[in-house]
Amino acid sequence: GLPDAAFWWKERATCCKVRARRFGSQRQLVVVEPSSTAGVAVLKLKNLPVNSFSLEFLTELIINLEKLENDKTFRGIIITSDCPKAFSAGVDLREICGKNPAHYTEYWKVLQDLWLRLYLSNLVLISAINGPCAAGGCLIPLTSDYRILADNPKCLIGLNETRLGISAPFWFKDPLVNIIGHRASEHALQLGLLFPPAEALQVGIVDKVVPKDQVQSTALSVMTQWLAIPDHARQLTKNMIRKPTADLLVKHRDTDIQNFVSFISRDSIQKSLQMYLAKLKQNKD
Ligand SMILES: CCCCC/C=C\C/C=C\C=C\CC(=O)SCCNC(=O)CCNC(=O)[C@H](O)C(C)(C)COP(=O)(O)OP(=O)(O)OC[C@H]1O[C@@H](n2cnc3c(N)ncnc32)[C@H](O)[C@@H]1OP(=O)(O)O
Repeated sequence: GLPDAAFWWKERATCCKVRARRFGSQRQLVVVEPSSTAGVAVLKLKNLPVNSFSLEFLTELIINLEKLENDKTFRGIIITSDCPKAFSAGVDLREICGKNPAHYTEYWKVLQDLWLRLYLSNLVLISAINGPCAAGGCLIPLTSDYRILADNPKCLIGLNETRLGISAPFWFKDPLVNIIGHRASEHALQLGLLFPPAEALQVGIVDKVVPKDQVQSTALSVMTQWLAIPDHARQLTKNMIRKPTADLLVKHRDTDIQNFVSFISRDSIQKSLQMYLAKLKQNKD
């Protein structure tokens, strides 16, 4: 069982609902549709233009995941993007630039919530990565059970934080190490590598590369294989494998938030994030 995580989820779910009421936006940033396969939902990320993680988007995402987790008709979720430009550009840099410590604290807590919700999900999660996926954007694939990437040179994937002058938190690093191994992670993380599809497959950060128009159908057929296993046996096994990694965050959440807030509040870090954002705005296609 997961008593610690279950406690956090209950408490944080209430916070999410309060926050959702605060945003009161009419835009639907997350679309959930039943798939053609019974018991499988398709969750589409739709925070245009690049699915960057704004606080509002994270909140909506967590609420939708929680609903699916609690709905006994669903056994698996395929997560994909409904934004033509990206699967996800990761943390919305406007949330961690030029704000105050209280905002950074709230933001980081919610990002942790998303990670815990995904990493400890009882459902089968498959990422159908149909666009570029950078840094925090990899949080979704790295916490999924299976990753399928579109075979397109624009579909780069990786934890490129160091290129922004920041470091990936340990709870991004740990799943990467679990997936691709220690040496490959050491290399990828320090250099902030963004892998094109063939290299992503070779290093193991994704499990399959297929033409873009086959990402969705492949995800469904992989899901069918996973759903052939009895849920209770798969869930127990998933939990056994993931709990030690998850516990590190559950036990050290507050310290992690404090470290993040003091790190991100530094003038030098703020300057390099602002420069990166300005460069993004210049490098228009
Ligand atoms: C000691 C303790 C340490 C603890 C940890 C400490 C620190 C960790 C702190 C933070 C961790 C953060 C992790 C992150 O996720 S940082 C974000 C990294 N993301 C990226 O590098 C991706 C950036 N984006 C891109 O590369 C491209 O946008 C992309 C390839 C996704 C799409 O390219 P395209 O050319 O099609 O589109 P663009 O014109 O570039 O983008 C459209 C529009 O969107 C804006 N934008 C893009 N990404 C972001 C973003 N992450 N945040 C905010 N805004 C973004 C872009 O500027 C354009 O805006 P506009 O000009 O149209 O207004």
